[in-house]
Amino acid sequence: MPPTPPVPPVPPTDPGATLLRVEGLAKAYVPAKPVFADVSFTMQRGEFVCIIGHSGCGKTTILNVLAGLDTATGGHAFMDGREIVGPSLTRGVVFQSHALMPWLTVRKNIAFAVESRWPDWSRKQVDQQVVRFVELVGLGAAIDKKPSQLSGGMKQRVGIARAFAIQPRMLLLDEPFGALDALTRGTIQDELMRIVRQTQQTVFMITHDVDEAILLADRILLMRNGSETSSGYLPGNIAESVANPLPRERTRAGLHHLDGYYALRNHIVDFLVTRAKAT
Ligand SMILES: Nc1ncnc2c1ncn2[C@@H]1O[C@H](COP(=O)(O)OP(=O)(O)OP(=O)(O)O)[C@@H](O)[C@H]1O
Repeated sequence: MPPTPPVPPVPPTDPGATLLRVEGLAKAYVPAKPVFADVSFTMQRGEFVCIIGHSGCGKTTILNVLAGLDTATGGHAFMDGREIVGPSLTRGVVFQSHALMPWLTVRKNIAFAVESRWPDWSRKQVDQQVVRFVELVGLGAAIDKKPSQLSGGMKQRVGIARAFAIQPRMLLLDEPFGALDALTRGTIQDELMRIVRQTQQTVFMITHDVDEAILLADRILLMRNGSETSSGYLPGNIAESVANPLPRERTRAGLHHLDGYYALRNHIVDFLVTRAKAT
């Protein structure tokens, strides 16, 4: 793959300041019992947070509320102190399926998003931005191809390039690598990590893959499903927020050699096996 050009950080950067505040979020599909309740957490600017939990606990619902694509039945989510009430180009979303427009080339798919974000930009400015991010994900040679001419991994890279190209204040990733084979997945994880570090991007990501969370996240939210208990029904919730103690400059290949890796991995797996879900 050709060397990738550096990318400027997401402006304005104030690492450490609170970017996202989620307070008492709840979701119920009446008459069913609430999926989750009292979900509260914050995210700092530049932080990479993964949420992990079994199917059905409500991860996608939370992400959709943060994206402004769904509404909660209780609680609030604020970004930069303003309540999230609908979609915004300050939040970029990547889903498991790439959601590209099949009749447009890679260049035009991404240009469409860039033009929406900066309507005053000249065609040249838009194209420069598109090229920069397409090259960043290693797809320079495929820029004028249509999605049908690309592999699944390449399409997912286009989705990632498009999300980064609008330089959102926050990136929301819903299992972006879920449909990829292990090899492609590993390569794109490494790429994502490199781009996130370069751009100081704030990321909220759903994954089912414990090693992926340990590789990418600064913090991992462990979410448990709603369940019947001896004292009645308990809606789903975030059971724990686990800080990743491993050095930030880590690689997939070296992960399992790092002190603390197995302890962290065992803690998360133990949560998923014994505490995340009523059996
Ligand atoms: N429109 C709907 N009507 C009723 N129930 C719904 C609706 N949408 C989602 N649900 C329920 O809400 C719960 C949470 O769904 P959600 O997709 O957020 O879970 P998830 O943790 O992301 O699951 P997965 O890991 O399988 O994607 C599920 O039990 C689902 O059946």
